[in-house]
Formats: sequence, structure tokens, C-alpha cells
Amino acid sequence: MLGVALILIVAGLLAVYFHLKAKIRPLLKLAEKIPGPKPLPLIGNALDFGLKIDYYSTVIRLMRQYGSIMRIWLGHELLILIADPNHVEKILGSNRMLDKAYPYRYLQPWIGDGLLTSTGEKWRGHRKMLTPSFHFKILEEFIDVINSNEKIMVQKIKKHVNGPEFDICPYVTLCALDIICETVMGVPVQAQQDSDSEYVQAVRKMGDVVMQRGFKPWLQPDLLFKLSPLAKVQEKCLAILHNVTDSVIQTRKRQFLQSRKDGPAKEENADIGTKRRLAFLDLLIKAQQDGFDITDAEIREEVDTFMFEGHDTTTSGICFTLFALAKHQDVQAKAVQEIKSIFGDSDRDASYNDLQEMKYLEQVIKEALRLYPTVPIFGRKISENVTVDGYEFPAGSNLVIIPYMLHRHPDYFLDPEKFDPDRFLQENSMGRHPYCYVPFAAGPRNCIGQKFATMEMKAALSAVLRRYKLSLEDPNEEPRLVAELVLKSAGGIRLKLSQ
Ligand code: HEM
Repeated sequence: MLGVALILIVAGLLAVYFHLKAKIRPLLKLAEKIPGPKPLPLIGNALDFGLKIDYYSTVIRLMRQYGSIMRIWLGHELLILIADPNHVEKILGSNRMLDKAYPYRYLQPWIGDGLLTSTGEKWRGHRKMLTPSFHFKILEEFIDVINSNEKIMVQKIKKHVNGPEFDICPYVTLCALDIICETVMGVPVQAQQDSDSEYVQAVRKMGDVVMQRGFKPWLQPDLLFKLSPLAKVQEKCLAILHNVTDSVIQTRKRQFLQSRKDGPAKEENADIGTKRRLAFLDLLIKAQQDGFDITDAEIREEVDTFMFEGHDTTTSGICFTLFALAKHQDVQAKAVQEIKSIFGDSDRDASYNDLQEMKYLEQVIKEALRLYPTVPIFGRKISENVTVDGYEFPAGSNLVIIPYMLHRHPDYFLDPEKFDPDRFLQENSMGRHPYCYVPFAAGPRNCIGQKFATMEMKAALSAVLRRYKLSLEDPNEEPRLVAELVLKSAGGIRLKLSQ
């Protein structure tokens, strides 16, 4: 009996092996010409990454060894890693390479075919419809939500003043989550008051599931994933996440329809619920009611996409910038000076215009995103062969941009490891290759939330700098970078606060 089972298992494995081999045969020949480590059958180079989630140090080590264009195999997926601006331009600038690389597939149970993951006509139509939602006139309206949540954060960290160093990231995460919920859905989740909330936990756990699937080839086939304990975790998280968005959408829709019924005066006032402002969700509902072809399910996909894209990213940006400010006291002093010149002794809230005046702070953020790119990896799957720099990338491969390596390319950034916000002075930026710095990607599928993110990051950083002085226990410290869905520092960002 045991013998038969063993024969069946071996036969099954061989069948999978030959099936995958036939599938990747067309890619193999061209891939061989691209530098990279020797792959093993079935798992490719997965062993290079080991069992730990910290894949980024391996990616960086391999790129230092093989150069700014190299390939790895993860199972039957071919990844071509890229960190040269000319190659990046060819990919991101193209209108033909718009489909996302394979790991985005693992996000789909959560965010479906929202703007981040969709392709073709659906993506084009939704991108066009959503772009006006990020017009500065609309962003301006969110400043109150941002300010009020940041005030809570600033208040919560007060207890650390003159105390030992502490990790600021959990405070920033909850604040960013509150901001995104209120701006996207129009309802507060009050994560800062209730950090154990089911929703907050589910967002975190889903991120982990997606990461694990991306880098562990044995979790990639749906069948094997469904047999793993992670599938149960995913199922539970999705029930929570989708329940929240579904119920908010239904409530807001009812309120919207009621306000339309009550007459144009009320609708003009955007008087949905208790707030005057329209959340992104309301704009989607309005577009639907005005005839744009979008179903309720698609509205949920977009809301979930913004929830996913819109808070961990800004958190990472804020935390790494706080770290850089604490480490570089001269930079902090200059940023504080700029803030003083805007507010004087007044403790009034920052307005949208105040934020526009924070030019130096913007340079500091840009430099932090250069050294610590929040989105550490992003890519495209190509459906036809593409020739770049003499290499022919085969159809079916994943072209993956590694901003960490790109942003530290010595041919484009003088003394690349140095933290120097003046690189982003206008006169110093002139003539720089437009694709050597892409924290928000570039080209047709760049980040739609860039202005929103910059506004939120400036507001958070200036709120902290107006009240506290930042320092590090050890001024020579450097974060140990771990790339989850966004870039993080292992052990968090530990700072000291004084007043
Ligand atoms: C520091 C903060 C942020 C960074 C560094 C960032 C970076 C990026 C990057 C690199 C991409 C391209 C991903 C790819 O090609 O696969 C992207 C796409 C996107 N981002 Fe952001 N993002 C940030 C904040 C936000 C925020 C706050 C929102 C929403 C409110 C947002 C919404 C999106 C969406 C919807 C896309 C997909 C756009 C498309 O494919 O058309 N992002 N972002």
C-alpha cells in the first residue's frame, strides 16, 4: 500500500516537473544569456532566499555580484532584476508594458482588480475616472482630517519626552491608518484609540500572507496554498476586511441617494453623513450614479486598493524621514528653521498652503525616499519579447525594478550613500536622468497617490518637528532594512524625544 502511494507521489512530482519545464522552455534559452545564479530544478533560486522573509538583503547581495541587470528563477517564474535608469525608462515609460508582475496576483483575493492590479481597458478607464480625485482642490479638503489625526499621534508620543529611545513606527502606522480610512471611506476606524481592532490586525496579517506567497514557491500554486495554514489566516482576514468595506459602501450609498432625494442644495453641500467633505468613496459613488460604468464590487476593489496602498507606504516614508532627521542634526535644524519661518510662535494648524511652502522639508523627504525607498520592489510581466541593452527579455518574464540599487547608482548620484537633501535643490537636480529616481514609479502607471502622500508626510513631519527635538541613542546607527510589502527597519525606528 505504502509502495503504491510512494509511486503515485513520485509520478505526481515528475508530472509537475515536466509540465513546468515545458511551460518555461521558451524562456530558458534567452534567460541563460542574462547573468544570474544557477537555478535548481523546480524551485529555481529559492534556496538563495532561505526560509526567512528578509529577501531584500539577498536581492542586494546578488545585484552587487551580478550587476544592474540580472535574472533569478523563483519556481517557474523568471524575474529580471533591473537597476539602470536607461533600462527602467524603457520599461516604465512604455505604454505596452503595463501588466503587473506575478506577485501582485497574491494581492488579488484582497484588492481584486483595483487600480494597482488591473490591466487593459479596465485599468485605463478607472485611472481616467480616478485621476481627478487627486486634484489639489480635493486634497486640500483632507487637510483637517490629516491634522486632527496627527494631533492625536503627537499627543500620544508625548509620554516619551526625555525618556529612553522608543520605536515610533507603531504610532505612525495607526495614525496613517486613521487618516486613510477617513479620507478614503469617510468613516473613522479610530485605530489610534483601539490598536487591537480586528480591522487593523487583518490589514497586517494579509500583508504577511502576500509576502510569504511571493517568495516561497511552494506556496504559489493555489492548490498547495489552500492546503497550508496560511490559507485559513487569509480567509479569516478577508472576511473582516471585506465586511468592513462592504458595509461602509452600503451605508454611504444609502446616504448619498438620500441626499440626492433631499434635493440639489444638500447634494451641492456634499452633505453625506455628518461631514461636509467628500471621501474618495463618495466620489466613486457619485461617478456611478452619474452614469460611469462601475459596479459595487468594483467600487469595493478600488476602496480596498486605496486602503492597502495608502497607509503602510506613507508610514514607512514618515518613519525613515524621522530617522534621517534624528541622525542628521544639521538637517533637522534647517527643517525646524523653515517651519519656524512659516508659523512663527503660532500653534495654529498647518494649512495646505503652509505645506506647499515647506520646500526644504520636501527635499528631506525626497532624500529619505532615495535611500530608503518605501516601495522596495515593483514590476511588470511582459507578454512579448523586449530587447534592452542587447539582452532579449522573453515574453512571460517579470521585469523587476529595485529602487534601492537604482537610487544608489554611483553614475547618477555623487557619493550615493551620503544623506544630502541638497541633491534635490532645483539647480542640483537639473540634467539628472528622469528615471534614476523613481520612489513613486514613473510613466503611465506611476503612483496616483503621490501628492496625497507628500501632503500627509509633510504634515506629519512638521507636526512632530514643531513640538519635539529628535535624536538617536547612537548617532552612527543605520537601520537594518527589511522589505516586506513596504520597506521597514528591523526593530523599528527607535528615537529619543526632547522638547
Ligand atoms: C510614500 C508613499 C507612497 C509611495 C512611495 C508609493 C509608491 C508607489 C509605487 C512605486 C507605485 C507603482 C507600483 C507598481 O508599478 O506596481 C504606486 C502605485 C499606486 N499607488 Fe502609491 N505610493 C505611496 C502612497 C500612495 C497613497 C497614499 C495612495 C492612495 C491614496 C497610493 C495609491 C496608489 C495606487 C492606486 C497605485 C496604482 C496606480 C496604477 O497602477 O495606476 N499610493 N505607488
